[in-house]
Amino acid sequence: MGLQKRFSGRSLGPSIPDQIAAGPSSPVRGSQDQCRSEENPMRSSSDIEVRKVAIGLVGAGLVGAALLDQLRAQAAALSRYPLRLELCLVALCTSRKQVLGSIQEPVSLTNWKERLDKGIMNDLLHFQQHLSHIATKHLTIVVDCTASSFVPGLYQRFLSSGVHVVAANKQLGAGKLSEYKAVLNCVSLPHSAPGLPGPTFRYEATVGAGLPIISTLQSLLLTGDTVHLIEGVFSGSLSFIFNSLGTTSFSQAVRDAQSRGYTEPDPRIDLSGMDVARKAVILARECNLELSLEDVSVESLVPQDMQQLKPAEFLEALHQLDSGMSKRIHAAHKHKQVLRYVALLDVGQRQCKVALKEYDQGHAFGSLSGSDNVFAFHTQRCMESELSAVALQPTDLVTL
Ligand SMILES: NC(=O)C1=CN([C@@H]2O[C@H](COP(=O)(O)OP(=O)(O)OC[C@H]3O[C@@H](n4cnc5c(N)ncnc54)[C@H](OP(=O)(O)O)[C@@H]3O)[C@@H](O)[C@H]2O)C=CC1
Ligand SMILES: N[C@@H](CC=O)C(=O)O
Repeated sequence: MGLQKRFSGRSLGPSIPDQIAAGPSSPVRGSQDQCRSEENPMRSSSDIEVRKVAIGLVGAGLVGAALLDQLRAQAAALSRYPLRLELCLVALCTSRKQVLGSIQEPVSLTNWKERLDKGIMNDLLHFQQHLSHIATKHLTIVVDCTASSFVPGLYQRFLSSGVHVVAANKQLGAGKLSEYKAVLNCVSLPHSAPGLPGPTFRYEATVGAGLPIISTLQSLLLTGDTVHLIEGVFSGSLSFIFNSLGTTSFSQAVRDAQSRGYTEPDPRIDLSGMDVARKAVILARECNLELSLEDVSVESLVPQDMQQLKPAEFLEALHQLDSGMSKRIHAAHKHKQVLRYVALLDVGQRQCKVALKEYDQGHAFGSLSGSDNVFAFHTQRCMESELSAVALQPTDLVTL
């Protein structure tokens, strides 16, 4: 497979802060012309007032904390021409605590941890009402950086009150089709307050972390291409694990992937193929296929009895999988092949499979290293040489 386009490095594609700063005028689920640029070439940069945007963040774990760091680091750049934005953290919560601020008195991006520690008990409905109230006057965005299946249940409330939703959480995109469609229906609503754009729903970080995978797919489809097949290594953690085997045991590789922040809060979500299956469903729906998780053929690397264990017990028992995995690796090496956990979405056939497969080391999937992701789009226009993207994920940072 030829790699036509190869992206590598840290800040690839639209990260969550980019999605926030880009605002509702860039291609997303939502009406495209809801918000026109306020930029006027006849005005000088100093004439343009800084626009305050309210941000609510649900989930301040690995990804949420990295987002807050990025917002703090970007604050000066965002305030300058042409963006002229000031992002004000007006609400922040974890599963236990929450802290509420206002546009006038936002939660500080430097000591938010201390504020959360002293915060009140989490009450997501109150959190939602607080943001919806602010949205009557200011452009307001809620960012879901949890892995919770409960939080997406609030997206419709947020959107119908004019709050834009940005999700790193895959639960909605790969969840019940009816709920997914109901949320997409909300993005065509106009805002009740004059001058504010109708709500949008953005979810670039749900697939490929910091890589512009969803926007690339949307671009291909919007410009009239036909996508036949999407395949690749969609998981940073499974990529890292299978790139580490040979020099380290399976159980150690899983622990290393977890300590580097590549895995889901419960690594079994990755090892069972569920996280990859979710990403495949999100891409399938983007291609207008009405697929759900039940339609995906999934090879799990976690035996059924280990699925019942508590997370800590599972990590204790993980070494039991070492010898079985070691046999599979040796068998692959005998054929001069390597193991890769891949997804294969056949759009034309409406079929999706995620599984551990053998690849030649010269194959684009076989030559990955670290926590590389690779996505190959086989399309009508790119039949001969597929469009692929490789992400080199940083080892010390979560990519958004
Ligand atoms: N790791 C990565 O590189 C990437 C991850 N993602 C996705 O980002 C999401 C977050 O991952 P990660 O940061 O690693 O997870 P963490 O477990 O580190 O953090 C999750 C956060 O969500 C909070 N939370 C959980 N349930 C609720 C709830 N009901 N209400 C409010 N807050 C809640 C947790 O609170 P508490 O602290 O109290 O437990 C915690 O702060 C996942 O959906 C993941 O798939 C997407 C792209 C890349
Ligand atoms: N657990 C995921 C993190 C991003 O979605 C992965 O391993 O890729």
